[in-house]
Amino acid sequence: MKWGFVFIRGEALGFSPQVIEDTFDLACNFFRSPVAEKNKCHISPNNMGYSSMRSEILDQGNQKVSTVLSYLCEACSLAINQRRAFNIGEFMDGQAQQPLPEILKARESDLGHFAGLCHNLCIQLLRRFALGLKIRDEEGGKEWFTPRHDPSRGHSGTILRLLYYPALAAGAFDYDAASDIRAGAHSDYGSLTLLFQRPSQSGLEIMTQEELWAPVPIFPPGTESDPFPPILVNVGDLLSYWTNGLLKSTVHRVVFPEGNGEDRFSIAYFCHPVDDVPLVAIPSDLVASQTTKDDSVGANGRLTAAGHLESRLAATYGWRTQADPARD
Ligand SMILES: O=C(O)CCC(=O)C(=O)O
Ligand SMILES: [Fe+2]
Repeated sequence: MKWGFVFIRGEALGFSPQVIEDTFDLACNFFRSPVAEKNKCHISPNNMGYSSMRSEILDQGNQKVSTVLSYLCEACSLAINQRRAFNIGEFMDGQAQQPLPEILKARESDLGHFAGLCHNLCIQLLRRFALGLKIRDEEGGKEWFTPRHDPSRGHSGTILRLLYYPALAAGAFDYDAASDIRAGAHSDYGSLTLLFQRPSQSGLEIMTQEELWAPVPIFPPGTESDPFPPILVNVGDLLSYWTNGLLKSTVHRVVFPEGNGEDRFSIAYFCHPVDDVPLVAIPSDLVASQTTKDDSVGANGRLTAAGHLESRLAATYGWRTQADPARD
């Protein structure tokens, strides 16, 4: 797999245009609510809650692709992450396991339903990856990933994230295309990420093997008349570790599209394994024959999914977890 990103049409998987539309409307209403309301549920070390503008730093040299990022950090050390987010952890029996602001609380079961659709899609995708990787049947075959992502087996770092990137207010500050970006360069931490985007709100870019930024289309060729943009599936770091780098977790970022004064809303579902799952290379000859510089984590199995996530979150939020009442 060259890019670590694939598109998938959501309609056959239970994602109707109405479900997508409703979830984006809800996110929009939430982000438009007063700062004080949003900050009532400010992000906490468990990675759940509201993360305001600039409370996360995505490119603090915390990425596993260190050669790429040490170069990127040069350019991005002053980068501002112009985004706000609300992170919702796993649902149990349709209920979120965290305080929710009123607007979201009123639609808790809809959000739970949406998260359930996302989880099912991830499991279906992981089964296909397992088949493609030819995981040995006696080790679980196509179901190898399934129990490792089964919420009934324990807590995981899985997050449904509502995202909002405000448009640049003309003349509000000195905009510099090199340093002012919406979300800094990073790779995702978990197994898989699903990303839902709005038809006209572009800005996502991936880093190519030539270390150049390439825009990701919202409607790739052949999907232009679909009722909503296909879901973007993104391989995360864990799937990359698990496969000794055979599957790539690609560095990506979100920029302000040129001449586009629009807000951007997106919804991401970060699928993580159950906390105590050890990170080992998966039992597949394809993986075994893969040599990579990333195998220091994949090979030894001493790190668990939770340990890996904690180290990544500490680098992202470590010194900025307090709500600033004046900051949105
Ligand atoms: O908003 C987007 O399009 C991307 C968000 C993202 O990459 C992330 O939250 O990890
Ligand atoms: Fe991401």
